[in-house]
Amino acid sequence: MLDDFHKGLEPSTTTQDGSGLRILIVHTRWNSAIVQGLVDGAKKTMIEQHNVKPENIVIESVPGAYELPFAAKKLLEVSQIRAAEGASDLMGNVNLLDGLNLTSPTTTTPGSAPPVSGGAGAKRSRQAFDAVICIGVLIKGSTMHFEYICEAVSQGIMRVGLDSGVPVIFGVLTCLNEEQALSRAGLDKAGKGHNHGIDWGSGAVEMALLKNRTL
Ligand SMILES: Nc1c(NC[C@H](O)[C@H](O)[C@H](O)CO)[nH]c(=O)[nH]c1=O
Ligand SMILES: CC(=O)[C@@H](O)COP(=O)(O)O
Repeated sequence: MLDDFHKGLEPSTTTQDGSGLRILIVHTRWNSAIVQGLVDGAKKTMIEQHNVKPENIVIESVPGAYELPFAAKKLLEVSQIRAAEGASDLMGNVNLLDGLNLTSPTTTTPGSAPPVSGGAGAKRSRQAFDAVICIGVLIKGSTMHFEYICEAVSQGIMRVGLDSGVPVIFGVLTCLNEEQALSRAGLDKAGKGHNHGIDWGSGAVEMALLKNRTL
């Protein structure tokens, strides 16, 4: 074993300034207590380590992990249409989405902190999302359900990213039991686990900056 071996994500050597970014987190309501820990870890890291503005982190929920790719794709597309609409407004043109009801109430897991943005009366940003983080927890049961969902979700999330050109972070734990999931959300009793949401927050900022980079 190497003396300096470090399992996990090595931090980037360059500063990753997320102050100009807008990030979408889509999370599941399956295994919600564990998921909430991961969402909190991602959000805190983006705000505290990368200066992402709290109002530029939008959080939406879906039932289960299987729904994550669809929601990521749909919400990403809506944000891109809104951005185009904003640009159109600036040029004095007619809104592309006038008359269409494309807004949805921002949802949270019961017992979680209030949403950071998008609440009633909040002014909706028209910046398209620079990255998406899909967060969920799959725990193996006694049927083949786990295997099918794991395969579909990982392929689906990758497809949304490659098709859209916007990075989509695979924040889905695929665990053989609950202990594995708790540990990877930093919620294990021994306190030895690592909250992977922290890495996903940093990863989203790094990949969003890479997407926006002009070479
Ligand atoms: N077993 C888990 C699921 N299953 C539900 C599916 O993701 C999906 O919502 C359903 O099949 C309807 O399309 N979801 C998780 O997020 N975690 C699990 O452990
Ligand atoms: C289809 C289901 O949600 C469920 O019956 C799967 O069962 P298991 O998690 O034990 O494989």
